[in-house]
Amino acid sequence: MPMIYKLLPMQTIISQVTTGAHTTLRLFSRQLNLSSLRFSSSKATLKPKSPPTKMVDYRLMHIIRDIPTLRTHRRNLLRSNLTVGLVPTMGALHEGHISLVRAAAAENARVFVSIYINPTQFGVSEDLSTYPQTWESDLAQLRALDAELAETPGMGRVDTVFAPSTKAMYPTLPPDSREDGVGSFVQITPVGGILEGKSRPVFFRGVATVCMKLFNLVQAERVYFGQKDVQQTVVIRRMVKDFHLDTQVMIVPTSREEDGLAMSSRNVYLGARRRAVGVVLSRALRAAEEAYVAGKRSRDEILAAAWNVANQVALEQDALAPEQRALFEVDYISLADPDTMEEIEAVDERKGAVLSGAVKMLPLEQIQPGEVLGQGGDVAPVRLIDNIPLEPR
Ligand SMILES: Nc1ncnc2c1ncn2[C@@H]1O[C@H](COP(=O)(O)OP(=O)(O)OP(=O)(O)O)[C@@H](O)[C@H]1O
Ligand SMILES: CC(C)(CO)[C@@H](O)C(=O)[O-]
Ligand code: BAL
Repeated sequence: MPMIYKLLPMQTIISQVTTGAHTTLRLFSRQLNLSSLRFSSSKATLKPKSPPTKMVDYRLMHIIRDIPTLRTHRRNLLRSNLTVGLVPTMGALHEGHISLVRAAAAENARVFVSIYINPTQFGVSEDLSTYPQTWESDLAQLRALDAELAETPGMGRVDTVFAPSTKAMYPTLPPDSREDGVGSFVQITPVGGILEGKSRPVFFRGVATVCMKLFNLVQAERVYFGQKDVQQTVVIRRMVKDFHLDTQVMIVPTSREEDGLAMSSRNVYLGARRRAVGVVLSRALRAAEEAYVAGKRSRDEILAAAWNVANQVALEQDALAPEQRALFEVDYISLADPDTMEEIEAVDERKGAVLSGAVKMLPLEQIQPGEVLGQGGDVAPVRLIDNIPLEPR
């Protein structure tokens, strides 16, 4: 097996058993509490301190960083007639990502998760250098999910984490994030230039470009994207259609926190104060959805419900003292056609629509002593996006 890294820190390994095509790593532990394990001999075997109550099978997960290895591995799976589902991510995994991997494992024998922070989708003044990275936790979550899948009949495996270098992904020229940057790019217009694309002019060019590369490399039967980034799903669907890519685009519903905030890797930038107010976007969209459910069909009526919530929360925050409030700006609230993301005047019930929005949580004006701050100290603005599909009736 060439250049495939076998995952699992040594201290979690008790015995390695090869069963058919799979290598299985067996771990005996109480409630998966790895801290209760210790080395017991120079052969790196481990014994739990207390009697084992549960046996967990950790299967081998391939960590692949280079393209030739990925291609060889993929060809082997093809020869074995094993279907592959690809979940592209930028890491900093949370429950939303895990729901995509779970969906992929329900429909494919093998799941590939790519973890790659793609520079070309970040504008020159965006947060590429500070984007959250949680490699160990990402692997632990995927490993735990795979152990769970192993116990569910009919589910596929989390087979591969593809974490390439930028040199591997952009082999000819260093990636260029400027709007007039040079390089080989995939551009999907006009959808890539509106809404999110207006505020982030190189974003969808970068997303389409890196996804084209990932799709070409992995040759997955299915690719999985989150509804949370709805415009991204429209761009990817259009790219797959227009370039005749042989894969099926699958969309997984948005995972939310208990209060409705859409889960997002960037939420770690929000300290407690901005986090609490950040729920305004999902509340506003929910109000607009309720107007639709109540029978409203015109743009003005539906969007008025959202703006009422946003304006109300803005007024409440304005009235507070600078050390208590979290101010925000609404970038857009949109009612759009689900296939093009173009604005519509009324919802056609047979087609449905997409309600979406973006708000910018502004830096805190005055930080209180001991206040819980987010990654970066709450000094930079944080862009939040969300959407709700209005289903056809
Ligand atoms: N809350 C969520 N529910 C469902 N899918 C999600 C959710 N958050 C992210 N995803 C999906 O996971 C995939 C990878 O997204 P990404 O790694 O950018 O995470 P993210 O949380 O969207 O990060 P960011 O904060 O940068 O937008 C995308 O298809 C995205 O739509
Ligand atoms: C699809 C993606 C992984 C491409 O970098 C990214 O845009 C994301 O995480 O949504
Ligand atoms: N979740 C999409 C990736 C990005 O916003 O950069």
